[in-house]
Amino acid sequence: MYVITDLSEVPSDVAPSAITIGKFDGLHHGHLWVVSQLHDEARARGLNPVVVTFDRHPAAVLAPETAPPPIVSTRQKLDLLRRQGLAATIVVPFTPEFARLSPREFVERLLVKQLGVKLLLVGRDFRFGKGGEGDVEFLRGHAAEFGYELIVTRDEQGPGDRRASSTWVRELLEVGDVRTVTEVLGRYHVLAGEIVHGAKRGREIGFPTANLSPDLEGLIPGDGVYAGWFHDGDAVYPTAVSIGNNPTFDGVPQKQVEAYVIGENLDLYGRRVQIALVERLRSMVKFEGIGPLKAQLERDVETTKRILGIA
Ligand SMILES: Cc1cc2nc3c(=O)[nH]c(=O)nc-3n(C[C@H](O)[C@H](O)[C@H](O)COP(=O)(O)O)c2cc1C
Ligand SMILES: Nc1ncnc2c1ncn2[C@@H]1O[C@H](COP(=O)(O)OP(=O)(O)O)[C@@H](O)[C@H]1O
Repeated sequence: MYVITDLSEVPSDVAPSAITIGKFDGLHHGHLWVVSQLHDEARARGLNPVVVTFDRHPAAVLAPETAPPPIVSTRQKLDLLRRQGLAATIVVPFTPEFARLSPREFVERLLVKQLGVKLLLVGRDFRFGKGGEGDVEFLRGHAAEFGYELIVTRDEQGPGDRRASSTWVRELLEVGDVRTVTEVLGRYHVLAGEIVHGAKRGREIGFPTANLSPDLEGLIPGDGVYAGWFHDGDAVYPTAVSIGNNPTFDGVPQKQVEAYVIGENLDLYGRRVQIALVERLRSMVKFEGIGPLKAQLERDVETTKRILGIA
């Protein structure tokens, strides 16, 4: 899969293309359904399936105070898209200049001239171009002129009767409902980052914890203790994860993410790891000292093992 971040360097063999466009934040079940439809329709017409996405949420440029935090980083999004059998993903730098393109300029310059679009597949509420003036009606009205076919995707429900959406995923993460998040995403939500040094208390307590660097990738869920899987390269371990400011102690950053890898003795400093979140166990508690904290950690480990099916 080509990853194109510079629009002046689009390889000529990306055309003729079948394109879908979107923020695809979180790359949830609904997004994956659109991408798989793109794949099928492209193959049926002998076109190259191409995803056009943005390097940041358009709101980050247009109204920064309203921009929601990303569920996945661009790097995580690309890792997920790489598994979808696409010919290319275009990561458009969503600059103020780009935001000012009229719907016509957007279609003509980017989709037609640079990407050779022959099929366009979008959701019914897709908006684009300056001020969000472009919509499905615009695309339908210009299909003959620009020589593309337009398909408006059906909505996919689920899980249950709510439509999968990035907003829903953010709401669920905020309350720590990572179980439902897993259903909406169609996979575990993952936090990724480098392991840095902490306060060195963990080993003393008997539970060393690998601390993720504050600039980690993936939206951090609400404070609490979680069961998960810890990925270091190809190695996967069961883990009990703590998210919060460790209220038992002073001076811990507000949103410290740290993971005790169950039953292992590892050197993880400097490693880039991934933590897949499976289920929330409980809230963060301010304990009266290390004794009660340690006793609770022992129970957390047992609960985690049970949840992960390794007890
Ligand atoms: C499974 C788990 C649950 C935790 N729960 C709490 C908690 O409820 N309250 C708290 O203050 N700290 C909690 N912690 C964080 C510990 O206080 C922290 O791991 C310890 O201070 C070591 O920090 P360090 O890695 O910076 O040395 C928890 C840690 C783990 C691994
Ligand atoms: N089972 C384990 N789970 C997590 N980290 C471990 C484990 N065994 C050893 N370590 C190492 O110990 C470090 C954590 O020890 P800790 O005393 O909590 O120090 P720090 O405060 O720097 O995180 C981790 O970064 C890792 O390198």
